[in-house]
Amino acid sequence: MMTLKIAVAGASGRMGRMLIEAILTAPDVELSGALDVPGSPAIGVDAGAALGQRTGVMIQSDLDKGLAGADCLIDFTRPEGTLHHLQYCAAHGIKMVIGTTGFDEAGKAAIRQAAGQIGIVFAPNMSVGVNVTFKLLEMAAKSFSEGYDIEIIEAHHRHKVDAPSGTALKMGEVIAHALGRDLKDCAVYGREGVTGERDPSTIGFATVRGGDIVGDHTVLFAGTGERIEISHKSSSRVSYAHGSLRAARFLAHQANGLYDMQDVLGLKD
Ligand SMILES: NC(=O)C1=CN([C@@H]2O[C@H](COP(=O)(O)OP(=O)(O)OC[C@H]3O[C@@H](n4cnc5c(N)ncnc54)[C@H](OP(=O)(O)O)[C@@H]3O)[C@@H](O)[C@H]2O)C=CC1
Ligand SMILES: O=C(O)C1=N[C@H](C(=O)O)C[C@H](O)C1
Repeated sequence: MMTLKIAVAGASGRMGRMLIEAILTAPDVELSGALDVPGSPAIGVDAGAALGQRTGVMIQSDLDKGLAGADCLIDFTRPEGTLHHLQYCAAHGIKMVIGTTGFDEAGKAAIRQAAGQIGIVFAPNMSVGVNVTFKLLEMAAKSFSEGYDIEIIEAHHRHKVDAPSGTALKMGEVIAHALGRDLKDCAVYGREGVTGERDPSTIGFATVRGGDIVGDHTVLFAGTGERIEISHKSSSRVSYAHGSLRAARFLAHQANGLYDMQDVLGLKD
């Protein structure tokens, strides 16, 4: 069995720590490097220290050192960090699993372009449950296309910096696509003041931030005399980490190109 060498960016972050733990406990992958931002107190610390383990892999900010020998970089950082790593990985043939959310259109275009040089899995949510939920939403949206108002409600921890979540936006895109609409034209991101009556063609978003909520998403289809709610609730980041490792294993056998978790999980029609 070939051991897959994986480097982790954002190594001291919430997802970085969870990914390192998942890699250290998986038999078929090896932690080849760990990256964090220059000036981070984590630089020079053993990547296993937060888990009470010594791995011999020190957290680096130098990409030449942190990515030496890596087959794949798993990146859950910030858009500016991911885009910096992307240039390096594309130039050095290192595949990427990108979980970072909050990219603007130019950032997404840069990822699409880099996928001409390397294999990339880019997904706002790596959990199996959320990706199956996308399929349920596609089916529900087609059935509730008339007479049901669609609202997406998401809740996350107090440290999250982007809103709505990448997952909520993807849910909106899946639903809009199933209804033959473009999310850009029909999304309503929050309401305040005298808003007027609800336009039935819109998809509304509501964001909650607080405490240590890992990630909750609910899509409400509100009709007359009934409402349907499709919810996914994460209780641990472990599902994102395990999904990311599945994505890295998947990339090991793929040609260059841009993939998502629907490709990884075989959920595409
Ligand atoms: N796709 C998915 O399944 C999931 C996606 N996410 C997304 O992953 C991202 C990270 O989430 P989370 O782990 O909670 O965040 P954290 O803030 O806990 O971790 C981010 C890590 O990235 C580092 N970082 C910040 N800026 C840069 C930069 N410019 N270059 C390199 N590294 C940088 C941080 O360093 P420092 O602390 O020193 O700033 C930190 O180590 C978010 O975009 C989030 O939405 C999260 C969970 C699941
Ligand atoms: O920041 C987080 O925590 C999460 N971010 C992702 C998103 O924006 O959808 C995925 C998950 O919800 C956790």
